[in-house]
Amino acid sequence: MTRPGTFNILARDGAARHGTLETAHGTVRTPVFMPVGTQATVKSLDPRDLHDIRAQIVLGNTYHLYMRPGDELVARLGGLHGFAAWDRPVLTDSGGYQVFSLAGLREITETGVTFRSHIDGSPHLFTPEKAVQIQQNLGSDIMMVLDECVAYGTEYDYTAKSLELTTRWAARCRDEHPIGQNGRLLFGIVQGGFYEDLRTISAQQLMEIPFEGFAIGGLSVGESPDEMRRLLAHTAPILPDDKPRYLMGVGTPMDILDGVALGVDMFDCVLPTRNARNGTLFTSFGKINIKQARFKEDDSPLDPECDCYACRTFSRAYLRHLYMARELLSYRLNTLHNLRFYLKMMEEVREAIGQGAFEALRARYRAAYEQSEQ
Ligand SMILES: CNc1nc2cc3c(=O)[nH]c(N)nc3c(CCN)c2[nH]1
Ligand SMILES: [Zn+2]
Repeated sequence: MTRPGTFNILARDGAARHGTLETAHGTVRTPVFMPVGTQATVKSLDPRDLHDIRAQIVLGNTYHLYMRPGDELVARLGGLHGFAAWDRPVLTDSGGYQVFSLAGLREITETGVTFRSHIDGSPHLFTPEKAVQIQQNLGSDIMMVLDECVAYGTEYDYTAKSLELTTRWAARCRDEHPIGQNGRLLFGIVQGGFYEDLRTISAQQLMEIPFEGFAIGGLSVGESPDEMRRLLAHTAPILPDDKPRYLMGVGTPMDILDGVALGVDMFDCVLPTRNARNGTLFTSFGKINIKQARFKEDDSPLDPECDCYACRTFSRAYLRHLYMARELLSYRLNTLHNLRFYLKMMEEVREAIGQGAFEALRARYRAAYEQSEQ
């Protein structure tokens, strides 16, 4: 087996790269979209479904699994792979973002972040070391450092101090999990808010530490698409060319294609799974909502270009009926389809980069998604 952490770039098309990232649970072909499975499940799907739609790697959340059922319980029951019967790679986020976006009453000190559980209000402390230990217990293949994701619009001085703390925490995370330890990888997370000079400083400080990959954090936090692209265009090229770049929490189909064009290799977002549950479906002709009356007697497949079980088996009328009746099967079929849309797009992206045809692919998706506001 090739050493975990090995990142091979097989083809380039402009700044876009197609490559492979080796992990302890197999090879990930990049650019890759990672379905979000926050509580050890991609909502409404089982591992067979994820194999059917050709998901390569899924994302779990340290904060949630630490809170419930507990990372030590998961460790005793085989880590996420044994517990959730998922035999492919898992990336876990460190809890940084979840604590800031979910937990109440938190305080940040040099030691770590104290917060109250969103479930029962009990007090907790995440230190960088603790965040790594939880991810080790979960059996994560790709761990993230504990970081502070500053809110959109945070002023310069706080952002500058915060990124320095995130760098010191990142070094402590690396000390807690030395490079190469049992084939698990650790990624640094670039912060610096919406200030280009601070992004440069954060990236340069993190590159002093040996990480197997680098994430770009602090984006997709309420800024406009143009602002996100501005900071991304500034930050991505600073990061090492020979390491994977992961844009956290992104995004719409066009955000992802624009990220690939700027040299990003990995993405995760709740959009396809969350939108599935409110009836918003991604198709080759743009975004639609299945509850629209026009689908009431429409016997055609949701998306004739899609190869997923829902599109092969059922009509738009049936999918609309399930949604209007709030049937559980609606969540499952809509989620299967939306995730397959994202994963199939990434398969087309990898193929197109290999053939120097990425820009044509991006233009095709833009034509379908320009008018439907993403
Ligand atoms: C939806 N937008 C979004 N922005 C993020 C930034 C960070 C970020 O700056 N740090 C961490 N650790 N996670 C982030 C996440 C969670 C990714 N699953 C983000 N999600
Ligand atoms: Zn489909």
